[in-house]
Amino acid sequence: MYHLLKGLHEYLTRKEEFSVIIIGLDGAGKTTLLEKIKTLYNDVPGLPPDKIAPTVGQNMGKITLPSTILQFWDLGGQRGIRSIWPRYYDDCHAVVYVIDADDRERLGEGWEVFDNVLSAPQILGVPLLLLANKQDSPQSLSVEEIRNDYEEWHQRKIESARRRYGEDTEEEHRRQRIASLDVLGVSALEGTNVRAAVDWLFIRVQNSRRRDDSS
Ligand SMILES: Nc1nc2c(ncn2[C@@H]2O[C@H](COP(=O)(O)OP(=O)(O)OP(=O)(O)O)[C@@H](O)[C@H]2O)c(=O)[nH]1
Ligand SMILES: [Mg+2]
Repeated sequence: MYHLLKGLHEYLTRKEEFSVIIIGLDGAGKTTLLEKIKTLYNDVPGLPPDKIAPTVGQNMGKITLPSTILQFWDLGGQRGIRSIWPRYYDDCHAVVYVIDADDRERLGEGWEVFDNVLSAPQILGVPLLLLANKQDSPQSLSVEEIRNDYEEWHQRKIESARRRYGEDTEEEHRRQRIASLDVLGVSALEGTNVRAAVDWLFIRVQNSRRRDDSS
């Protein structure tokens, strides 16, 4: 009887685990975000921003939510390290792409890399959240401006491909994905909207098509 009840209790209180990858250019604020998430959700706080160095490889952090564990993989964003990202695509349940909304000079580079991520077949059906980070900075672009900037960049890219190849190379699923893209403004440094981002992930991984694969 004890074992039966223990088994029942374990079954009722078991937690599903989901993996979330955090990617984006170097300096976008991915590790600052991960450490802030740890501070907000765990008993042991994450590293303070002044102790965070550029990531060479990966950092991992776990948080426990009702009936769910979210496991975050913060991957290094330097050019030479980006090639490791696809190794995480097959097993992730959600993707967070962090853009530095304060760094206008690197927005184009950020979109080029983002575009590659969007076209990776392994994560086509996986929830993807675009975070416009560094909203605490007065020069930072707003969510609206970030969205427009990406759409304009994307439009230019399509037009240049059309001129070059004489056809519309855009695939329908990408078009849909971009049209329904969720963008959230955050400050990883101050924690603004970080809980809203985690809530978004929590809800979306529950409905993710990979849910069944992982259980
Ligand atoms: N103002 C401001 N600065 C931020 C914010 N988030 C991160 N930073 C700063 O941006 C710099 C880079 O932050 P990291 O978290 O190391 O960036 P990263 O994306 O992990 O970079 P890599 O590990 O090289 O890929 C640091 O100086 C952070 O303090 C933010 O929300 N606001
Ligand atoms: Mg980092």
